[in-house]
Amino acid sequence: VDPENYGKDYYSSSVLGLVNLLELERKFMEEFTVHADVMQEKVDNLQMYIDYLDRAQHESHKEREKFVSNPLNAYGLIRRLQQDWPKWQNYTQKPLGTAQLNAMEELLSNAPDSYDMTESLKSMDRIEKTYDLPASHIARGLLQQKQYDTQLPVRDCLALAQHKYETGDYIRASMWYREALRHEPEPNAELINAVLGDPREGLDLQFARTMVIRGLGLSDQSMSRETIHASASDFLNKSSPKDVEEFISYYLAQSDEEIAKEMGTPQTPPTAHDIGCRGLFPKRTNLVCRYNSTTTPFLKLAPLKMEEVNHDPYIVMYHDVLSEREIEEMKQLAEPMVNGLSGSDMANISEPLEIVARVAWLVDPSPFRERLNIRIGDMTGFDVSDFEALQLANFGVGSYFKAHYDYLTDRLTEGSSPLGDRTGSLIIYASEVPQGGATIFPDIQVTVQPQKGNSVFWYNTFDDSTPDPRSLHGVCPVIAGSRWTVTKWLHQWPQMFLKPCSPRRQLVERKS
Ligand SMILES: O=C(O)CCC(=O)C(=O)O
Ligand SMILES: [Fe+2]
Repeated sequence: VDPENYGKDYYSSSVLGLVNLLELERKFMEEFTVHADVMQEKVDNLQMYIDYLDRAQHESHKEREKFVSNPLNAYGLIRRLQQDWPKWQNYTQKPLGTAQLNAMEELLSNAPDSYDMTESLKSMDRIEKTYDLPASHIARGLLQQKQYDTQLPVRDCLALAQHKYETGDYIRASMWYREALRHEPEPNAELINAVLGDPREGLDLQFARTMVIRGLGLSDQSMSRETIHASASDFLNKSSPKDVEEFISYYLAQSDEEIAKEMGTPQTPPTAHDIGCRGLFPKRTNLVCRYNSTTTPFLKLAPLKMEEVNHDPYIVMYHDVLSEREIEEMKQLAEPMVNGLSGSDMANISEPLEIVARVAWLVDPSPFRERLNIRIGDMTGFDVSDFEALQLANFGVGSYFKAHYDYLTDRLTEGSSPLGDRTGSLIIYASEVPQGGATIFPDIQVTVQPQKGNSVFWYNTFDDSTPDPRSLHGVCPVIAGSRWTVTKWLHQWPQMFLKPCSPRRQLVERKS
């Protein structure tokens, strides 16, 4: 993202934004419908007048001569053309539905811009690749094991195909061109195409081209993009239309697996991140659940349900720490939300930051915030009285958070973080995320799936307060759901006496 865009409102980064966009489309369609009604009324009026006049056809010259020989007809003809028709002509020309036209223009000035469009394409791409979903499944509404009753229309498939083609992902581009080709023409295609263009125009050739490029690129990885494209053009130009047609039907009929077997697959195996997001990390067996009644005296009365997630580094999950009512209360306090940037606190700030969510800081004191801070103290044993603000985040579908560290040590200078490093991090999940959206620790093979009202807490530093790189973590792309979280960073200095620095523990447990 161009840093100058960091302050702009985007729809794609949060479900909240998408809800606003749905409202925008609803309003637009309302104006569009009124406009269509107004035009319809006019057409009806014109038709009514035509029917009322009921002009005879006068097929032959002779009939016409006879007609105007009647003085009443002659008079009427002249009068109509001099007095009435100019008025009808005027009526026909009168601008119509301008109020709606203006309203539509105004609404469209708030439509998603090309950045939002690209982000949305990238989000789809992220879901597709991270979870290894075939285009044919996505196009039919099958995401992982879940069948939605939504399908992607031909133009949606086509835009995905073009995006992948432009970004050089010819394998996935060919899958999406194929999906577009498999669609039946839209009902009333001719009318719609007159406005939107024909999605099938040149589509089969583009599919053939992509397949050729895919074949060439996979078989000879040393060829440059330009050479591959030139060879593909050459190949297609030399082939007869009939051969190209056969080439297309051959690959249209084959399955993804058959094509992959014939052409080979790319050399990019899934990353640890992808594997974790797919839920394929080895299952843990040596972990327990218990009630925590010791972190603070309060917990003696109201113990917290605690579930170990990992021993070293220590990661723990607390159950039922935020109620439904509190979640609603919290959302009320969350206005206005601003763009949440990826890795805004990372040591490595050389890459441009991505907009990944909408966030709000609860900076004003409220009974809710006080209650939650006390609970956070109970869960973590940390003193949070020096830093009471809470951060709320809402992720959009396809949104993610690149793997990063929460500790600041590399950049920590006097003043940049007066409370010291972020020793621990606590995420409270304020929504279910039906698919995707796990918090993931790729290096230690831990995946935590959000559960509404639960929280996860971990340390970012060793006991001696130096950074623990095993705390690397991120958020898997949300496939479906509105992912709400509360984030609390637990800083070092206020804990000076609660969690004194101690020598670092040995790291032997980890490998076992
Ligand atoms: O939302 C999450 O699960 C993690 C967010 C996170 O890592 C962060 O905000 O630093
Ligand atoms: Fe983080």
